[in-house]
Amino acid sequence: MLHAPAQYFSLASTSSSPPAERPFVIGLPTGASPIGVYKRLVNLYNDGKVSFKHVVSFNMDEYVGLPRDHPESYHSFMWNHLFKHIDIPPENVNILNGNADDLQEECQQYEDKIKSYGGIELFMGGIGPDGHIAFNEPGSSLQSRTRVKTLAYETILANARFFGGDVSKVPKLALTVGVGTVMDAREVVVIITGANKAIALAKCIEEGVNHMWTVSAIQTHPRSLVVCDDDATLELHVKTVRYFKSIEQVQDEMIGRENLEVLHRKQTGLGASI
Ligand SMILES: N[C@@H]1[C@@H](O)[C@H](O)[C@@H](COP(=O)(O)O)O[C@@H]1O
Repeated sequence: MLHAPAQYFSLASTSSSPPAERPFVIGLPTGASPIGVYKRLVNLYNDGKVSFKHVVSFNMDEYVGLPRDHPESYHSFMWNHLFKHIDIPPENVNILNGNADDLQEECQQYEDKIKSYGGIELFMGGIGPDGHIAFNEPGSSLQSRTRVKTLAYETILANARFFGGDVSKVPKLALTVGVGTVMDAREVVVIITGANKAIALAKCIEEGVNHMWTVSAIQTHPRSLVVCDDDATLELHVKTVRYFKSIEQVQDEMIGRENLEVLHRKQTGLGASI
């Protein structure tokens, strides 16, 4: 479950693109964590190795009340870091509208639209220092669906860096997919980097499933992967880190990088679009 970033995403480098009759449905996060992945995807696209023409995306969350074209809206983030650089048709991009007249209706329609595509193939996520996935703050139901969520003060503080350090400018409400929405995806990848996420990583993988650390729900997912850096492992037991490193080593030795790609393609049946 614990993996080095470069290794996981290298699986993508020789893969093809999904066909029109079976679009690849992906869930995407914002924040600093996925920026490296987005850069990598843009490079793969520029190198002609991957096309997003038949990719449908659903973003995890969006602030409520922030204008869509505000530089810190998640709409702006996604267009600036990914969508404007690739060939995804704009009509295939789904991002919650935090300015909808009826926010609950907006959330319900989002869930319905995900269902209409047969669910999400791969949900990629980041977490907050309090272990929230998307905006599923501590105490969220692990069965939760897309809904309006009040942000925890810790999250508001953490996100103030995007609003000139001014806590008062950070929206206090967001629309977010639920923990249940993420867990329904056929595969879940969570990126956890930096020392400020070290406690959350420990809670996520070393302790029990707990609604106070909503990312810990991935323990129950049959196909989940945590991608982390060394800094994020600071609170893990040495034994835990050694254990995951050892299984990675055995896996690399037994299977080898090339065969891993084949295996991944066989498992997804899709030629893994990222
Ligand atoms: N709602 C988003 C989360 O979806 C994201 O995972 C988190 C981490 O952001 P970063 O990667 O910048 O630490 O930020 C916000 O809280």
